[in-house]
Order: sequence, then structure tokens, then C-alpha cells
Amino acid sequence: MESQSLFVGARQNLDLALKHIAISEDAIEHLKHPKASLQVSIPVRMDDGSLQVFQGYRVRYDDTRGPAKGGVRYHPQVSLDEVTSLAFWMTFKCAVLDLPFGGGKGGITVNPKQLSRLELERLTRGYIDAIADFIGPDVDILAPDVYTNATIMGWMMDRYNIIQRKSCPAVVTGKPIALGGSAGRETATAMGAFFVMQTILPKFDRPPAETTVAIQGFGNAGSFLAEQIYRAGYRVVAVSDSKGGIYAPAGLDIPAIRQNKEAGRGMEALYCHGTVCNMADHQLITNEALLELPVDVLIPAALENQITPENADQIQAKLIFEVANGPITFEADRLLNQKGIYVLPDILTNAGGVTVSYFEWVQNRSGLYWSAAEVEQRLAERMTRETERIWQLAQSLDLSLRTAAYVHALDRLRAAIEVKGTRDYYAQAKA
Ligand SMILES: NC(=O)C1=CN([C@@H]2O[C@H](COP(=O)(O)OP(=O)(O)OC[C@H]3O[C@@H](n4cnc5c(N)ncnc54)[C@H](OP(=O)(O)O)[C@@H]3O)[C@@H](O)[C@H]2O)C=CC1
Ligand SMILES: O=C(O)CCC(=O)C(=O)O
Repeated sequence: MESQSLFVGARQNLDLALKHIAISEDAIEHLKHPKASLQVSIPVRMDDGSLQVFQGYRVRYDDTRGPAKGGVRYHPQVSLDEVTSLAFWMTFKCAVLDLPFGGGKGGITVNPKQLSRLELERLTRGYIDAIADFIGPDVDILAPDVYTNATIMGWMMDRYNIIQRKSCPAVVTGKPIALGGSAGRETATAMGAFFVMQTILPKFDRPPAETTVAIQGFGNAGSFLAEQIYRAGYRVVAVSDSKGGIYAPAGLDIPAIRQNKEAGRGMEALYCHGTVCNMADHQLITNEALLELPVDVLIPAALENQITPENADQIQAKLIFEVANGPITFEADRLLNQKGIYVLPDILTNAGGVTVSYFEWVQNRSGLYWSAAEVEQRLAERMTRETERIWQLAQSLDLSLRTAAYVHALDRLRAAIEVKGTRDYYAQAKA
């Protein structure tokens, strides 16, 4: 039976990968538990004068390979279980890309769409007040995730600097460029996924013009990726946001949809406003229906647990690129594998974001800033190299791409954990 806990499900992929790599019992035990978890209450004075207390979290899953790294999510469903799972995935993602980081993640249980801009700023500054002793440029570095953005990262950095009484830009990445952000961070998650697609699709003899794509989620990751693959000549036939989706078998006008989305319009208006609007050519669909469309490529780019044992059998795509973290449950993944569907796992596919975050951290610490072209070239090199390695590993060991990605990451994590030793000083004393 499917587990209720996201973290229990996340760890099942680790258990699977452990069967394919020689690794010490100590290292296994080490990797099964988060190093530190913090839960905080954040009191916020609301615009109407009332006081509201929000729950916030920061989990440092592992920092053997370097400071913990990972985004902060603002969403009504944020919980310690979810943040722990996201921090766990960050640990493996940073190892997949060979970044000198461990894994961390944060979140606040809130619907930010219901807050005014000033309430959002007070909440953000309150969160940093509450976790300031737990983070730092050499300890645990924040970044954007669902419903957080560059402006919020700027507030976080500013509050941290005020607490520290000095400038510490490297405590947060994904900042506005004017505050030390990196060129290319805003589009990095999408560009990283695009480079994974460009490496994988030729292996399936899939020229862009003959490849249909459906994308769930039209935020930072999904919307930039939709535009990038549209411009590369793929046929993007369906997109969606939290309110539902739109499907046009002949292909959607993605730049027009992005423009309208930025103007705050709903999915129907998105397509109709100022562009082709012929309902005979396209139809509004639910997020559930989008996942089951007859497309070549499916890209979940919103939230976890979208493909489960309940709908796995209805999935028609031949390839799934996981841009969201954890969109496929463990059991559903097994069913998709049985059906011969290739899944490019989250810990590889969406790693472009943290990779450019690493570049931002390096730039902040060196004081030397790179051009957009330089960032993109470095990102392309890393994403292509690690995708190719995971593909080769999957082929040579006859593994799914997800298990191969975990084995690839485990090889790097194991090396660091085993050479450093565990925290079991008693065992060392005995030896
Ligand atoms: N931002 C980053 O750098 C990275 C993000 N990711 C992952 O990518 C995913 C998306 O993040 P990101 O794009 O940054 O987030 P955003 O907040 O920018 O966008 C989220 C998008 O998902 C949509 N959405 C929300 N709930 C649902 C739902 N139930 N069904 C369908 N769509 C929904 C939102 O709709 P609406 O617009 O209506 O609110 C919005 O379009 C997450 O899993 C995140 O962890 C991974 C790596 C890096
Ligand atoms: O940019 C980062 O540091 C992390 C982004 C993130 O949260 C993720 O990859 O899930």
C-alpha cells in the first residue's frame, strides 16, 4: 500500500539504489536521517492590525559535501514531512551535479496569494529572524521554490545582513541581479531541463518538430521551459496552472500565453486574449486530464504526488521529464517502468536551478560576475555531462534512469561520508 508519508516514499528510492552499490552500513545509516530540523512560529502583524502566527521550517538533511543548499517554499500544504523530503532530494541532486553542497530545504505553511505585499515582506523577514542562527553562507544557503521569487530572496538577504551587521550576499541565491543575483538564475531550472531533453530525445530519434509535449505547472520552471522548447521547435500541445489547463493538438502559442499569464489572466483568457482564439482548435482541461493526454513527452512542473497508482495506467507519454520535485510516487514509478515509460528523475532534470545557484554563490564570494552567456555555457556543460553519465550507467547496469541517478549520487556521497567518518566516536575509540 502507498505510504502516507512523502519522506517514507522518498527513501524507498534510496533503498532501491542501495542494492546496486557497495557502501558501508555506517554510510547507509547516516543517509537515512536528516541531520537537523527546525520548526519555528512566525508572528506577523497583518494589515488589519491582527496578529497571525505562521509555521515555518528549515531542514538540513546532510552537509557532508558542503553547506546545505535548497529553496524555500510558501504553500498551504507545507509540512515538516514535505520539507524533509525536499531536503533529502536536494542532497542527492547536489551530488548528481557534483556541486560542493549538501541538501537543505525550507518552507512556510501559508497561502501567499492571500497576503498583501507588505504582509508577505513582514512574514519573510520574520522567517529569517526565526532561522538566522540555523543558516549562513558556509552553513545552509536559501533559494526560491514554489511561490517564492527573487524579490523575496532580496528581503531574506537584507534581513540576514541586518542581523549579522555586515553584507552576506551568499546566504541566499536567486536574488535580484541588482542585489548580487546571477545572470541566468531566473531561467536556470528551465534551461537545465532543456539541456537534459536535448541530450535524451535524440537517443529516441525524436526530432523537435515531431515531438508533442504537455506541461503541468506554468510558474518559474514550467513557463520558461514551455517557451524554450516552443522556440526550439517542439509542439507544446498542453499547459496548465493551479486552476486548470488548455489543450490544442495543433500546438499552443506559448509566448502569447506567457505574456497573458504575466498580466494575471486565467488559462482561458490566457489563450484568447490578444491572440488566436478559436475554441474549435483548443479546449480547457483539468490538471488530471493533462497528465493522461496522448503526447510524446510529459513534463510535470508543479507539485508532488501527481502520478500515483490510481492514474499511472492512464499515462500515455513515452517519456516523462520530472521538473517538479517528487511528482511521481514510488509505486507509480514502478508501474510506469513496467509499461516501458522512461522517467528522467527530478534529481537530475530540475537541477539547473541549484547549479546556477552554485554559480551565484561562487560569484558572490569571489566578487567577480559572469555574463549570461558564460553562465549558460557552464550550465549546459554540467547538465549534459551528468545526463550522459546517468544514461550510460542505466544502460550498463540495466537500471531505471532514477535508480541510476541515485547510484551516481551515492557514489559521490559515499566517498565523502566514508572518508570523513561517521559521528560515532565510540566506534572509533573501540577500533
Ligand atoms: N524555482 C526553482 O528554481 C526550482 C523549482 N523546482 C520545482 O519545480 C516545481 C515548480 O516550481 P516553480 O515553478 O518554481 O514554482 P512557481 O511558484 O513559480 O510556479 C508554480 C506553478 O505551479 C502551478 N500549480 C500550483 N498548484 C498546482 C496544481 N495543484 N496543479 C497544477 N499546477 C499547479 C502554479 O499555478 P498558479 O500560477 O495558478 O499559481 C504555478 O503555475 C516545484 O516542484 C519546485 O520544487 C525545482 C528546482 C528548482
Ligand atoms: O537553487 C537552489 O539552491 C535550490 C532550488 C531548489 O529548491 C530545488 O532544486 O528544488
